[in-house]
Amino acid sequence: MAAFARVSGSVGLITLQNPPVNALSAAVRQGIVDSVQRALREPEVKCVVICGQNGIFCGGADIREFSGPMSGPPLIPMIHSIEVAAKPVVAAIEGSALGGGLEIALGCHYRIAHSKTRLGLPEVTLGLLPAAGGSQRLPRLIGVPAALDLITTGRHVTAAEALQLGMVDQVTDRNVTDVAVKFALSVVGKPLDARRISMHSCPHSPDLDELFERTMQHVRQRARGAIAPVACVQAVRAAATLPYAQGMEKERELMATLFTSGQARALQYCFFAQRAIGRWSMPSGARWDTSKPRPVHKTAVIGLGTMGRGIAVTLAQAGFPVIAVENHEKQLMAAKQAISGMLERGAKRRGVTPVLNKITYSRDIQSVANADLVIEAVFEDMALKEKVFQQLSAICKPGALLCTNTSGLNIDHLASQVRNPELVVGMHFFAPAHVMKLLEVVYGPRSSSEALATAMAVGKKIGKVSVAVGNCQGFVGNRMLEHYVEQALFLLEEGATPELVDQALEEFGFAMGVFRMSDLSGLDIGWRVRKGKGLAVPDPTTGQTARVQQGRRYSPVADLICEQGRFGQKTGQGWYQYNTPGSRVGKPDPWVHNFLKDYRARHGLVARRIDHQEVLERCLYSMINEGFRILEDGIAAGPEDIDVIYVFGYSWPRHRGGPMFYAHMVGLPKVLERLEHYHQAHPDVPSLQPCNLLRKLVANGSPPIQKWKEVMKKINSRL
Ligand SMILES: CC(C)(COP(=O)(O)OP(=O)(O)OC[C@H]1O[C@@H](n2cnc3c(N)ncnc32)[C@H](O)[C@@H]1OP(=O)(O)O)[C@@H](O)C(=O)NCCC(=O)NCCSC(=O)C[C@@H](O)CCCCCCCCCCCCC(=O)O
Repeated sequence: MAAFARVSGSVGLITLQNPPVNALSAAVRQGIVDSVQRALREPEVKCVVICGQNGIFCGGADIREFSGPMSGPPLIPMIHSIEVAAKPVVAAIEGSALGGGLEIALGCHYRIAHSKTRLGLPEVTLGLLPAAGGSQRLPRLIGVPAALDLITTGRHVTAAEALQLGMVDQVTDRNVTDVAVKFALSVVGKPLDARRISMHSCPHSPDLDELFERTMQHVRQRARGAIAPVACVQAVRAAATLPYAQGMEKERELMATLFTSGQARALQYCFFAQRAIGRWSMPSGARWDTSKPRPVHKTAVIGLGTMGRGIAVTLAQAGFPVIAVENHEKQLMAAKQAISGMLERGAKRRGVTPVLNKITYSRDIQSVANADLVIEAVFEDMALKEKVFQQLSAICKPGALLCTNTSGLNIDHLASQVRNPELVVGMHFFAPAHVMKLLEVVYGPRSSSEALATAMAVGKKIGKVSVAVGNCQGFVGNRMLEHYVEQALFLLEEGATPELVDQALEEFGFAMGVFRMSDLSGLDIGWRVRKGKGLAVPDPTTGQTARVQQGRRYSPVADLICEQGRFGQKTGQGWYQYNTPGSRVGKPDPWVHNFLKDYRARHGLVARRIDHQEVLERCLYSMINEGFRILEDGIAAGPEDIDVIYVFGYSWPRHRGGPMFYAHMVGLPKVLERLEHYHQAHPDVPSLQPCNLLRKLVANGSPPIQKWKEVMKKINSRL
């Protein structure tokens, strides 16, 4: 899977061939080893060019091989044999040169890149480090500060930046292999030692100790418990302080720890899960590869509150013309100003021209008549949304896709308001909509596969990680979140403090614990939803909100906090206290502690000691249990869909793979046993009762997560 040919008389051309990204599988590595040997053996060959077929140099090591026993020639000696070759070797790079792909290029004596190429060492994002010499060669080539940045973040650089950093020798707009062949011929006979990166020492950087200390501190803060970024700093430090051979030994040692870690498995699972969600299917059997999206040229957004503004910005930035509708003049003017500001700031950050002219503003809903896709983003109120959908049904051109941005309202009910219910889907954006990557695309029982395909295609075009999910209250993300929050509130009743719960969750890896997060998003939002469900309503006889509602335990603690006007950061008080309204730094609040004490006393609750393990098990396992129910109900097609939603929408730590992957790592029997234990202790909490699918998976021998779908199918076909 690497072809050898002699071109231009004396150039040995080695082409990597492993579609789609020329990953370095055992067969490709064997092909390279054989081709390099042949090129060095044949006297007619005076120089060598390495390139990739189909417009891509190489996407790196074959990640799928990491989950099994490794076979075939190892990368390190293979790259070494290229570097020590007595004939000049030139890498002709186009498309991408990532991970092991870039490491091969670093072993070559020269690198020529096409101007559209992207280069990088993204191993850290897979829980690894560049362990085929990349952590040792890159700092020697471009210096420690730049190498630390690239290796610890895994970010890709453009060819222009690579040239500026000294990663490549030349950038071209022409056919890169032709340019490399000519170049290789021009360097035949020139001395090669200076081109062998492993023979260099790192360029001098002042204050190296301080740089490593600062970077390590920064990386630890950002990593939220991930180990690979820390190992990457240690590997680069070895490059800066040790001779190459010892640095390589350190690289190997660090990789040995990372390679078999649960974090690497989780991150590699996330890599494939993110791609798997694009291959959606519906219960009807309709699929991504058999459903054609409709063309979308013109879009519209109705309602320019916070969400509508973010959605309009996202659409415009992706190149869609947008008609932005808001019926109040003052709101419209405010929205126009805010949107222009967002577009200008975004353009400045990306170094492009702001696309202000992509958006036209109107107070008249009739102006959306020609749009191919309309996203309604009015206030989360069913009556209001119904009215908008009835209007849209009368105004929009035939075939226009009607989408609602809702975090949980019934899509099917909205579909029943229009002439063509098959054209209605939900598009659940996450705030801020122009920043957050996740999009839940919600199909109802009447949504057509064409409508879903169109919404998914638009989601992709606007750069969102789009997950197709079925219609139910809260869809996937919020349906699971409800159980997580519920447990956190119960824990407060039983003796925990907000900071104890948050600390356990933050040590687990969440960016913010549940209470800190609620303070940020505003406690009044959930309060309004609970009131809408008839929950947060005091009993007229006692004046108190009952602790058992609709036959199950209910905690009114959050409602009582809201009744005090404590809505979180925006009011300066919530679960924490803030110096001023709007401030982001919350401190533990003695008022909350006293309030909880009084509350417990009033309800005859005796506070007990609660440890981090209980916080994690109750908050996470109840949520995971709901995830299994979601799979059972066919709302999500597979565990990957749930995990991607949690990683991209709810700050679930990526190095833990997502809630369902976490359950798989913990072990399904253990999750089942702990849920049974907690349900026994809290029989009035249905979310702690293990669901059937979990029980059945355990009864089927707890298969690995990749096999859950098979078991789910088997179970369903037996029903
Ligand atoms: C390349 C991309 C940018 C292309 O993006 P695009 O959008 O065009 O396409 P997709 O992303 O949709 O991908 C298409 C398709 O291809 C699959 N795929 C992509 N990359 C890979 C890959 N590297 N391997 C396998 N498969 C890949 C992808 O899954 C899609 O297929 P699907 O069916 O899922 O739809 C983009 O794809 C991309 O960014 N790719 C990943 C790039 C990357 O992260 N590369 C780094 C890989 S890791 C690496 O290279 C490690 C090296 O440093 C080598 C280290 C040496 C390891 C040696 C092992 C030592 C073991 C140590 C044990 C010690 C024990 C002891 O000593 O005791």
